Amino acid sequence: MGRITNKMSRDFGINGYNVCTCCLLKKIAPMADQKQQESINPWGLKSWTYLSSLRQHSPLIQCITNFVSMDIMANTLLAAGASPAMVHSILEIPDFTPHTQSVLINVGTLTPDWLPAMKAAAGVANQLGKPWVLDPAAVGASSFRLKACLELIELKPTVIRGNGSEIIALSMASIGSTKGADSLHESKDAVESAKSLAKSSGSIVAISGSVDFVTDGERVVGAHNGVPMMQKITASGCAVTALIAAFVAVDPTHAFEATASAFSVFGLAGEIAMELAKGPASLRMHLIDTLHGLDQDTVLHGVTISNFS
Ligand SMILES: Nc1ncnc2c1ncn2[C@@H]1O[C@H](COP(=O)(O)OP(=O)(O)O)[C@@H](O)[C@H]1O
Ligand SMILES: Cc1ncsc1CCOP(=O)(O)O
Ligand SMILES: [Mg+2]
Repeated sequence: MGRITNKMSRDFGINGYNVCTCCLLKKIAPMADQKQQESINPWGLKSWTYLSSLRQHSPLIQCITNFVSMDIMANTLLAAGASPAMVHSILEIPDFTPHTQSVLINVGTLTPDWLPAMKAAAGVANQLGKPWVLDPAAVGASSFRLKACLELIELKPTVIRGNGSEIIALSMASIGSTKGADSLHESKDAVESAKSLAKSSGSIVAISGSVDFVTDGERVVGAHNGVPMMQKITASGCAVTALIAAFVAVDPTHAFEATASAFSVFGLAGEIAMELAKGPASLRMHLIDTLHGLDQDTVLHGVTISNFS
């Protein structure tokens, strides 16, 4: 348990609204003395702040994503409190993207005709100062996919989230052995690649796996929530990237904190869901139900994020 620091008590901005973690702390524990307040898990408090703000403000998230992930991604976003829209025609981007609070771009089933729409949406997001998040799904599968992702990274994503193999391929800008959308690497083996990618791109880089890591090139935190069975749900990685886009929409100026919180909230929902699940299909269902019902006490006490060195 860490101390509640000054850094923690700064404002969390939500598209013009502000949620102060100090005020939240007073609401959560109005009668608590200094010692009791200090025992509150600071990452639990941050994560609850994001989740409750997401539910309150329900940001619109534009998702340009792969065919496999559309359903679980939209349901994950709805369950968490956001409003998803799978709008991917280049003809709609000038009208639609300005109304969104963040954009999610996932290259999982990329073909050449989709890439201009992805670039256009990222460009509009940049012009309007909105965050956008890149999921380089299966980036090591082909030179075409790698080149597309490197071009997208030129457009300065706020966050890049991949599994270990995806982050290593991006960082090295080369393809090698691949298992498609699945990872050949442990997430911890990609931490140095993630730091280097974060430095070269200016993006927050997030690696999913048994521990989820988040780095800005200097700081690294590990989010320890989750269960191994989550890997057996197709597009669970895509879904958590969309949740990151939603958390970042709530607080674009603290993308590092928002990303780690999204990982932990999703993993925590997976842990609770696993108690009811019989396998991947029922885990998927219970995970979405649990995400929808997560309460303050569960998040405050269940989120496990720590510094990594
Ligand atoms: N061994 C594991 N233990 C706990 N959680 C895991 C494990 N592997 C993956 N996860 C979780 O599953 C989700 C998808 O991650 P991952 O399988 O790495 O993504 P991808 O589908 O892109 O390869 C993430 O929320 C991650 O935290
Ligand atoms: C199986 C598959 N093939 C292309 S995209 C995709 C979904 C991958 O999703 P995730 O990387 O989140 O498991
Ligand atoms: Mg997967």
